Amino acid sequence: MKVVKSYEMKEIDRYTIEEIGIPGIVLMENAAMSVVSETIQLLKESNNVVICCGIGNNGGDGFAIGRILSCNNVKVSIIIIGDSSKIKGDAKINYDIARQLNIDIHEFYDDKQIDEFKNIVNDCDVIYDAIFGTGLCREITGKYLEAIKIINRANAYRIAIDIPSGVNSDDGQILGDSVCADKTVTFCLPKVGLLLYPGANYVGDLVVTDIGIPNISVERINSHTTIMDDNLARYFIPNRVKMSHKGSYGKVLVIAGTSKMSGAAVLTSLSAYRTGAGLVKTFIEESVSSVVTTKVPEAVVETYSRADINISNEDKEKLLEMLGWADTIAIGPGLGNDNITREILEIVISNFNKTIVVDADGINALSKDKEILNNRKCEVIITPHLGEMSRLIDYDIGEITNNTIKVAVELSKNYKITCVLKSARTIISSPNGMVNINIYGNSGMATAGSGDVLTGIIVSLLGQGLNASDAAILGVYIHSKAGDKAKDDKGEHGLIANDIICNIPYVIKSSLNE
Ligand SMILES: NC(=O)C1=CN([C@@H]2O[C@H](COP(=O)(O)OP(=O)(O)OC[C@H]3O[C@@H](n4cnc5c(N)ncnc54)[C@H](OP(=O)(O)O)[C@@H]3O)[C@@H](O)[C@H]2O)[C@H](O)CC1
Ligand SMILES: [K+]
Repeated sequence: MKVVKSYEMKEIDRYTIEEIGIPGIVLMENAAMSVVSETIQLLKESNNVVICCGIGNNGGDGFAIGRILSCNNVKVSIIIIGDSSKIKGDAKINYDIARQLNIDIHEFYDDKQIDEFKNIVNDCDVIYDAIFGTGLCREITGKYLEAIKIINRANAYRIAIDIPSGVNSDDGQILGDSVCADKTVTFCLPKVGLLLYPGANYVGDLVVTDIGIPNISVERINSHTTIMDDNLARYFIPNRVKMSHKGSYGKVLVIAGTSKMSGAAVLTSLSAYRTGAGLVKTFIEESVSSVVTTKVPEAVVETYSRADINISNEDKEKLLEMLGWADTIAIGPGLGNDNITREILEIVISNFNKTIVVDADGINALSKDKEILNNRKCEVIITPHLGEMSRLIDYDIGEITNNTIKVAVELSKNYKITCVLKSARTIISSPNGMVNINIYGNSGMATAGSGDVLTGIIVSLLGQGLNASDAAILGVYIHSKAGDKAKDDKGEHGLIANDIICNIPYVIKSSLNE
């Protein structure tokens, strides 16, 4: 599904109104009707509904909602925050109708009315927030800021119209403060800012409604941002065919694990199998290879020595032979932050000609020498968390956190690689500038080994024939859904990486409706 920024939504509106000829007032009416139908059930127990309206079209939606609710015998008060003489266009039409119908309308224009505003808001049980929508374009101050704080303090259920007032629809940043909604009803398509943190914290339950904008208006917009949803996922999952053998589902090479972190190799290899890989070969330091043979008996294990500072010629030959065998490679989980890791990575990148996933210590090795990427034969997916990304591109973590999409896109374009930037909202960016935002997952997944599992899932999908960007997007989806299933079962506190692995098959099964 496409996700849009405010200028893209405006262009969709413009085209619909000016080129197709659907009047804006019709869209506003549809928008208001859709909000009422999504929220009317919530008003059953309610005695007092307040609609806080700004003076733009978001406020216009609010006036129309007020009228529809009032016609349905709901007791409604409208409060206009701002100068009502500046209301114009479609919003003015709905404002005038509300006045004609004698709906209870108040104004919060200057400080003298603040007590009246407080009283009305504190007396109600449901608040519709129609102060700002996609038109919010600067820091909120003065009476608007005051109003938002009062709304948030009220003991009422808060419903945001299109976007909580205060969330920047383009990047999820909070412009001063924002209404903290229990539910947000957004129109036509999700806005980027609703999905990214910190904005996502203010959204509550998100519903996207159809307001009668034709597909053609949406299709012509070249949005670079998408989300994967449950309906879409099934089309990405690789097919299984009756006439097949284990070689049909990918020969996956996992280069992971050392004496300190042998479990990483186990988690990555097992996840690759649980996602459907036909054959997994694990290349691991000799002294700990028995961990893999014991914990993942399905894996074929090849070993090498880390006794020296460099990889031996014999082990290098062994590795080159495996590069000829493999359809895809995952490199890095628990591999160690040393020269041998850098050497192995360099051998893989400069000799292998399919797609690889570089994670953890693989990324740390790249951070020290990004030139390795310039001399490559293979396509590369990297899966950094915020700390690894910070080391890789030498930016402050805070700056990366506030600009996850921008940072991932830049890296993808500069190095022509697929980047999976892992955080509460993982971003997947492709060299062609496309971005996918993952909206699933939970904080229980912030646990040791969770990243190793993701790497195993992605490499497995590559082995089964998906291209780099599809494997990364679907891999992140499966990983986060498996984490959500694990949370349903065990809660967030005690969730461990193994719980995610156990749930991978069920996520795939239910996506396929099997
Ligand atoms: N998506 C659709 O198809 C439809 C959406 N609709 C709704 O329309 C809004 C967008 O309406 P718009 O009028 O463009 O914008 P807003 O209502 O969000 O806000 C505009 C007014 O807010 C002022 N503003 C902006 N930032 C601030 C601020 N920080 N402090 C004070 N005032 C601010 C702005 O003032 P200017 O001085 O900048 O002019 C405007 O007055 C969309 O979100 C939907 O809810 C329609 O219903 C149709 C279909
Ligand atoms: K709003």
